[in-house]
Amino acid sequence: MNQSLPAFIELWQTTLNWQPNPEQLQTFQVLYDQILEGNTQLNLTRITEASDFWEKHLWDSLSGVSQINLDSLQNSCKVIDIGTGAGFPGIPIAISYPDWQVTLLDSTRKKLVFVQQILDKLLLKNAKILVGRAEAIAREKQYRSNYDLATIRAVSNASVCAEYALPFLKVGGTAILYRGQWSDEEDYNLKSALSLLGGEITLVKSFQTPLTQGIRHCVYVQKILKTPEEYPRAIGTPTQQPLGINFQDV
Ligand SMILES: C[S@@+](CC[C@H](N)C(=O)[O-])C[C@H]1O[C@@H](n2cnc3c(N)ncnc32)[C@H](O)[C@@H]1O
Repeated sequence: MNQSLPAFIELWQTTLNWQPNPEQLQTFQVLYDQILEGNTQLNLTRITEASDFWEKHLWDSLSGVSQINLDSLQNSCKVIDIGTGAGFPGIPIAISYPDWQVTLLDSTRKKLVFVQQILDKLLLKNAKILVGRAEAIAREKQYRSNYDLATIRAVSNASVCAEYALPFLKVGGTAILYRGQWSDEEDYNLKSALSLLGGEITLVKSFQTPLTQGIRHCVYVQKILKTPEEYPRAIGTPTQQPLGINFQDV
């Protein structure tokens, strides 16, 4: 029998200033059960113990959106979670913000087939999958400059994440780059990349995870100008030659 997820109602409130309602708590439990089941066939995550899952998948996913003032975002906010894998942070965000429309993008079809099964099981109508490489999808007219919010966790270095995310955003939209540690060098490189992509850092928020005191940073980037058509570059180029990194210095 699967473990029960801890509710941690007070912890949600004190750390994220938000509480799931009973229905959302039940949906988190079903999500956890589904991930454990999927893990027996697909190697989705090493985080399987209940409190670990709560902290590193649920709490961590929601930390990025709960720690800032998102009043500027409309009820119908359009979100894209780039490199969602098994659905993080996108699925917890869709559960917590039922009025938002969340697109879960990943290049690995078999992961997204599984994510679709989860969405069906959770009866989550405000999330949908999208299979493809960020570099290619962001060039398609229907997806480019189409989102208010882009999230991206554990996909690549920050400059690459920015090159994937900025083209998807409307001018004025926000990208949340979920990071572990954050260094001056990463900050410098990201700023150089953003000067090409039409973005600027508005906030770097550092915090500790509430159970194991892990270090996390969320880097908030606002799109201030239209991203030039040449970005994102061809598939594979962003990771091979990240923007803003001077290879003579490496
Ligand atoms: C380490 S997993 C992280 C999954 C999830 N975001 C999380 O934090 O648990 C990275 C995911 O990014 C996807 N990915 C990497 N590069 C991508 C790209 N260029 N376009 C779309 N997906 C990509 C991979 O297929 C993989 O599922």
